[in-house]
This record gives sequence, structure tokens and C-alpha cells, in this order.
Amino acid sequence: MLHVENLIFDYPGHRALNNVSLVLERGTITALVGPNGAGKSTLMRLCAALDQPFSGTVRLDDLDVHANPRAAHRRMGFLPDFFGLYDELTVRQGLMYRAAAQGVPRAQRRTVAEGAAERLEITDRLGQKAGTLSRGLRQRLAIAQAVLHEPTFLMLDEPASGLDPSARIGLSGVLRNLARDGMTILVSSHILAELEDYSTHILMLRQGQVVDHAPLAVMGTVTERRVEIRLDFARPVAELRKRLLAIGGIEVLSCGVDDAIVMSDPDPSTRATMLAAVLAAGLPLASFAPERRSLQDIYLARMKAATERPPLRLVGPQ
Ligand SMILES: Nc1ncnc2c1ncn2[C@@H]1O[C@H](COP(=O)(O)OP(=O)(O)OP(=O)(O)O)[C@@H](O)[C@H]1O
Repeated sequence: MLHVENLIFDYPGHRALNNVSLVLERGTITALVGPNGAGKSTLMRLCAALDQPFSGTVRLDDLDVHANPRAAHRRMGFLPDFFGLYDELTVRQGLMYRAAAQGVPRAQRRTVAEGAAERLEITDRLGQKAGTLSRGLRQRLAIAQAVLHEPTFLMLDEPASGLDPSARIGLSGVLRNLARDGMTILVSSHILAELEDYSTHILMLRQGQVVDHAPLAVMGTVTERRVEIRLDFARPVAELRKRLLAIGGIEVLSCGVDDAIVMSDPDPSTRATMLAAVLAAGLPLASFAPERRSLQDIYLARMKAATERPPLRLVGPQ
């Protein structure tokens, strides 16, 4: 589990992270999103103990990563947005080299390298030089190097940039498998549709501050403490909106001839009452389910709300 508490980081003349606190639970995949310059890469570098915060702490389980960077590096993997590979080394040689750098005893390096290759499904490329791999396979090799020492926490900065759709789908599967094995993953990207595919949580940063941090499933259905419910009917219903409103207690957000979106509070018993009432009214209901909004819609709505919030006022002596 990763605990970030009250993290503040300044570049000369510029506050890049302003009091950031968050917790990433074990086995979750958190999408780190935000506009250019929001502080995503800075947050990752601090979590990776590559920079020292001005104040605040980052703990990986019981370990303060800035007090014990070497120990922290043994427990974490980091793939920065720009990474290099030794093009003249084969996949096996590159992985064995990394294993040596991680302190794996000589006798075990081959097994560790082959295990990492298997995990990233590049076993058939072990004999191929890195310089001749496609972009998607280079990405897999880089991730294999980052996870070879079995870290509990993995960070990936823009891992899918430049990948074609099928390589992206492959990457999603790889990340899901790693999380299923218990790894905690933080991944930043601007490609929201791709993040939606494998993330369990969304962490939104803007101007160095956390705008939102919640499970994707919750964010996708809840708007300001209310849930949008989609109703589909088996056939067109005359005056559908009027009939829904006649039930009482239902707020209709939008209405077609055979479907409607209504609002509910998140309490499941309210939904149960609503469902029973729709059926009791004799409407030919075919499905009743929380409406999921795309990550892009959620992101744009949250960022707009954050922009409209009045700026923080500095209060001091007059
Ligand atoms: N070395 C540096 N010196 C001064 N300012 C920096 C430095 N690196 C980043 N910054 C500034 O700090 C802020 C946060 O940058 P950061 O790279 O963390 O943002 P980001 O969210 O990763 O952006 P992007 O989506 O463009 O990669 C930005 O305003 C950036 O200009």
C-alpha cells in the first residue's frame, strides 16, 4: 500500500505539488490524469524517491521511501515516459543485465530473466536484439525490466504513447494480470479511453493539487452524490415522461420514446423503491441500471468544476 501525506514540491519559483495526500490500496490500478503541467510526472518522481520533497512523506507499506531510497527501489518498479534499452543486447541479455543490477545472484539471473519474459509474454523474443523489436514489444521489454525484481508497487508514465490499438490492448491485459498478482500500479496517461479499460481508480491532479480520487466504478455512475439510472423499455411508451413523473419522486433527466435517464440518490433502497414503482405503474421495463459515463466525460466535468471553483485566498496580516 502506498501512503502519500501532505507532499509539497517546488521547482525554482514554481510550486509543482501543493499538499498532495492519497492512499493507493494493494492490487489497484490507479489512472493518474490531469492537464499538461498538473504535476503527474513530478508526483511519480517523488514516489520513486528520485526527488526529495520540500515537505511531506511517501511510505510504501512501512517504509519511508525518502529516508530509505535503496530499500524502496528494491520494492518498486518505475517506467518513466522516456526510457532507453540496450539495442545491441538480446531480450534475454537485457533482462539478465537488469537482474544483475538488481542484485540477483548470478546463478538465478537466467531463471529470473525468463520468468519476467514469460510474465510479459515475450518468451518467443528472448533471442532477439532489443533494437529490432516493434514499439509495443520494446514497451513490454521495458516493463519486464521494471517488474523483474517482483516489486509490490509499479509506476508507468505514459506507457501507451505511440502504441497501436492492438499493442494497447495487449498492454491492458499485462497490467491487469500484474494487479491480479497483488501489484499496486500507478499509471499516467492522456489517453482516457485506454485508462478506462484497465484502471480501478482515478486520481485527478490539477495545478499540483488532487481534484478527485475515487474508484472508477463510483465516479462513472455518481454525479455529486447522485446516481443516474438508465431505464430501457421493451416497446415505445406513449407520453413516457408524463407517466414517469406521475409515479412521483422521480426526477427525469432525459427521455426518449422507449428509454429514459432518471436521477436517484446512491442509497440502494431508494433504487429498489423506484424500480418497484415503475413496475407497479405497468410500464414495460426491460432494463434498469446505473448509467456509466465515459472517463472522458467525468474528467471534463471534474476539471470544469475545479476551474470554476474560486481560487484559494491567502489569508495573512492586513
Ligand atoms: N525541471 C523543472 N524545472 C522547473 N519547472 C519544472 C521542471 N519540471 C517540471 N516543471 C514544472 O512543474 C509543473 C509540473 O510538471 P510535470 O512535468 O510534473 O507535469 P505533468 O502533469 O507530468 O505534465 P505533462 O502532462 O505535460 O507531462 C509544470 O508547470 C512544469 O512546467
